[in-house]
Amino acid sequence: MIIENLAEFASKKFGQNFLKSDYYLQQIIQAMPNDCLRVAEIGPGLGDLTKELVKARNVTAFEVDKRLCEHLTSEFEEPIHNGSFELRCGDVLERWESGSLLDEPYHLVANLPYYIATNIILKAFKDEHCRSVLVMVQKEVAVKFAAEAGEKAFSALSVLASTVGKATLCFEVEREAFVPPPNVTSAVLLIEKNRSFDDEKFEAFLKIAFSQPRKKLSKNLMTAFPKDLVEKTFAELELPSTMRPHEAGTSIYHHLYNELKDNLDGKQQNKQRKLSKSRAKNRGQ
Ligand SMILES: C[S@@+](CC[C@H](N)C(=O)[O-])C[C@H]1O[C@@H](n2cnc3c(N)ncnc32)[C@H](O)[C@@H]1O
Repeated sequence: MIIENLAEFASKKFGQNFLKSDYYLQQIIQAMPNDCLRVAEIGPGLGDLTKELVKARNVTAFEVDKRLCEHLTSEFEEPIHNGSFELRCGDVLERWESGSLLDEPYHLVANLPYYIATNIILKAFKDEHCRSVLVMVQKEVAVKFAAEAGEKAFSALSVLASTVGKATLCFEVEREAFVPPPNVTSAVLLIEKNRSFDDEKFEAFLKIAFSQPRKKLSKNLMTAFPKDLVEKTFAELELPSTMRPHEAGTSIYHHLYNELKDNLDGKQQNKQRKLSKSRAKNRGQ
């Protein structure tokens, strides 16, 4: 396929910003975990990163854009023929609906489409076959995943990342390294997993805990859980009531969740009870 104008060819809908820098392609290859597991690449695009990956590993790539699938099928004819490269066309998120992305252990390596980058990383945390995630994302997203407790950027994503392993922001990549350039600075993020974790209730709990990041953690939790239970749990865990969400470490979030989770709807029940009481009062009962 001959592309006369890459910037015009790129589809915004599919988050296409092609990495056109040999230097950063090599930096990504060097940051990869040092073993011979298969690599799953999401969004191979024109195949620049894929070319480097197939030199070292067996690769399965997932691409949604039919134009690019055609291009990759002819570009990678030989590795497809000798079995070192497999291309699966379609939406990668749909592939994940039926379980693991691959039926063998793998490392995820990708220059991700930014509109679904966080979603993809969270899917990889849940996937038991995924051993690590090495991805190009918006710098802001990488910072959130890699932040440590106490840092201002420590967020629900940091808690989830440190629950499954260790997240490292490897390096930043300037906009000019891509065609077309994205609106934001990018960064390569590595998450080395030591376990998988799949608990949607915990994710919902973290959303509540970080709902107002600059407010007190206890106040955020009181929007969904009974006040007395939050106060009692803070006292038992010897946590200061003034603690802000970014100041509590990952293990504190797991402790708080274990104490509070069965009351996730307790606050709603309280509201319901108060409402019934005031209605009864109004009726003069
Ligand atoms: C940021 S580009 C990266 C392209 C190439 N890997 C590179 O580094 O130049 C993102 C790629 O993800 C693909 N993509 C977007 N949404 C996708 C989805 N839901 N499933 C699979 N691939 C997707 C795009 O078509 C595009 O090829």
